Amino acid sequence: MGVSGCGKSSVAQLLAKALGWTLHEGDSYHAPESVRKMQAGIPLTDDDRSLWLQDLARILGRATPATGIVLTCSALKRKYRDRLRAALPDAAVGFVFLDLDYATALQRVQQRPGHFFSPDLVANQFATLERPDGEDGVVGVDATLPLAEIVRRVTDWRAPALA
Ligand SMILES: Nc1ncnc2c1ncn2[C@@H]1O[C@H](COP(=O)(O)OP(=O)(O)OP(=O)(O)O)[C@@H](O)[C@H]1O
Ligand SMILES: O=C(O)[C@H](O)[C@@H](O)[C@H](O)[C@H](O)CO
Repeated sequence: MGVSGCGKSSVAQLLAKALGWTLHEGDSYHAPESVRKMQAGIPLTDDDRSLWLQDLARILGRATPATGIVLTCSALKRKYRDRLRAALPDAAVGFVFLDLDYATALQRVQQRPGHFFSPDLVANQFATLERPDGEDGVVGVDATLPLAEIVRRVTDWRAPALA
């Protein structure tokens, strides 16, 4: 989870490989109208995100102890995270919060070629973000660390649950 450009896709690819879990890219499940809005620099609303979160919760609900799922999702608000948490029993859903500053996020989104997300929306991502500090089942990681180090911290954090 985290704002645009924090590294969700990059980390998720490596993490899924490290854990042997299935990867789902949350951005692929946005409605075409939502993608058009983001391309045009129009922020999504709670309504725009509602069916999307429903689909993502359904995907998470397919995880089993033997077959885990790594899902990328901005999950910017507490209520969005709670919808995803409700997908599985026994606090089985964990969140990796990729914590990034505004300047670096903007730079990354501006430099990234061929992506639908308008750089104009980065400020809105930060305004919308409800940081998950203090929430259960969350690990916060400095998103400027090298990707391999981020993945190592996450696998270390999850290790007791996976044992
Ligand atoms: N830890 C990192 N160190 C350096 N560069 C990174 C790191 N993580 C991601 N990047 C780079 O930042 C850019 C954004 O990364 P990525 O697409 O993974 O972010 P994202 O959170 O999935 O973004 P979005 O939600 O907008 O799709 C990419 O160019 C990626 O290579
Ligand atoms: O909730 C949101 O506003 C969206 O999920 C965004 O975060 C983007 O889809 C994502 O970051 C792609 O750039």
